[in-house]
Amino acid sequence: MYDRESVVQLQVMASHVWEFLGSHRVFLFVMACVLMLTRRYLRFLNATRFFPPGPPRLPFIGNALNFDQAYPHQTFLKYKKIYGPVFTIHLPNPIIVIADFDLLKKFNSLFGNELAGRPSGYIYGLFSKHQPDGDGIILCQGERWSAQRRFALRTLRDFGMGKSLLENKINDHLSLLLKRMDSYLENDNGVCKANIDLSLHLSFCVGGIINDLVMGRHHYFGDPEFLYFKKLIDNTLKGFASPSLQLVDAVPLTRFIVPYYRQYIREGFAIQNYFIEEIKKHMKTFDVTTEPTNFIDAYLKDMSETHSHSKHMSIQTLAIDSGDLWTGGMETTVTSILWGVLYLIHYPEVQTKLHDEIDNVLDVTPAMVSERHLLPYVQATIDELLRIINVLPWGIPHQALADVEVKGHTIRAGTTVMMQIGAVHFDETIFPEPEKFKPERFLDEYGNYKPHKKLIPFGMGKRQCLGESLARMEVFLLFVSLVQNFSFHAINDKLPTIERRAGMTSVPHPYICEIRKRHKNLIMANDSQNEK
Ligand code: HEM
Repeated sequence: MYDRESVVQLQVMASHVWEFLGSHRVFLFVMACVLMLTRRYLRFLNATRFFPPGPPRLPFIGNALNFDQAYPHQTFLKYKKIYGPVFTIHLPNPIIVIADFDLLKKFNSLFGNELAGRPSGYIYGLFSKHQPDGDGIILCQGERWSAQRRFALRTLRDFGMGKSLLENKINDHLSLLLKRMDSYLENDNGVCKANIDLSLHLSFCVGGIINDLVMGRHHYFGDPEFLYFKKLIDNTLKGFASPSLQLVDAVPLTRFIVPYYRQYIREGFAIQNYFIEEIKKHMKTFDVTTEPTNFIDAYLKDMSETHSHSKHMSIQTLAIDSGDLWTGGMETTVTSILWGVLYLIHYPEVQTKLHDEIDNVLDVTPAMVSERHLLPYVQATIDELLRIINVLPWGIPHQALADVEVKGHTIRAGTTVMMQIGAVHFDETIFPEPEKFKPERFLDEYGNYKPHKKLIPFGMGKRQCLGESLARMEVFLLFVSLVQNFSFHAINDKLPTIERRAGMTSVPHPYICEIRKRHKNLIMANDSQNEK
């Protein structure tokens, strides 16, 4: 038992401590933060002790300010010269960069599985409920990822990826695009022409193809639902790569002070809900006994039939898979064609050669994928385009799933690894004068198409682009058809800028160009298509 005096003394002491804490609250909070950050920083220094060398970095922001955001390949190549082909950068988390074709090839064959992970940071984890291996296809790893990837590849192949079935689908949407463009043209002194911003037209065409494949849906041109959804995806992609959200990814506490964070989660969840609502509609109407014609129905059918791998398949995962196919397939392809037209405006001699080849070989018949070998200059131009535009300048980061030895350094399991495609495409020992647009580099002395094994726009190894065959078909059919039907010019000889914009995807600045019709009638594979 305590006597009364000691109790009073204790109460007085407690009230002093309470008072002290009250008046020094801010000080204590700051001290706690400093201690926490110091501990984090020391742990971080310890973890990165054995990393390959790299440029000096600033606390919290790492090397973010060192990079040319619109032309990151130039910064990567500069570091490669100083630190060798494998180096470490901090954005602000540490990333080991592999910036050499031979090493990429070697590591992909030796450690394909070990380097096939994806970093699951705080920012993306929000949408996958922070599952340790992520969810969906793009930002997922391990068994869940292989189940999704295998299923998606099989389904797209069943729908005819790389075959004529899909070619017909692409041609349906392409015909709508050509007719729509044609409807804008007016006769001006015998020339049928108009000034057009192609970006929305191409988005509806490519978005139409992917919507068709993923949801079996069609949106008419200008449909506000499509525009709203596209805006959500564009914003989320832009936000994902922004320095402020990268900071939140590295130090999640900063989410309380980053103003854009709230908008990011709101829009990210709106995308997920969009797909979940769509899936619910499919659940009401799909029939297990019929052949599915879109990805969502195929997935639901598989879920209802095979319970064996059902632990990796769920409605939530299907919603993320659908979003991944949409984001993976939309912006990359639209951007490639937009750049293609822009380069033709800047290089009219290339445009003339394309017109000559297409007119000589195809005349007024539409292009077919199976006949692309007849068009060597077209193939060379598309390869050069995919090389120079470097559509994913930062790539999609990988994560080491086990310790791997790289040039005397150990990449520890859990480390982020970047397979730098731009450092290969702009390596002057592989592609001389890499900043110049020269389709001829993909032709031999007789004018035959000469593919280059070091051209890797779709990446390599286990994570190589899942939609490569679809993308190659789309780019070929759209590009040839646009060039066959139209010619593209600067308006009043004022060239639109060819400078790049910073971002996760290398997108051109918006531009309008003059489009002239080349033949009296449109040349298209499927002229029965009409906009609903
Ligand atoms: C010109 C068009 C395209 C280019 C240049 C391109 C390029 C790439 C690249 C570089 C990667 C990352 C590879 C890696 O992580 O190492 C990738 C991944 C991916 N792409 Fe594409 N892509 C294009 C079109 C498409 C299309 C049309 C689809 C839709 C089906 C698609 C779906 C995906 C998916 C789902 C992934 C993630 C694969 C995985 O993580 O396993 N892409 N793409």
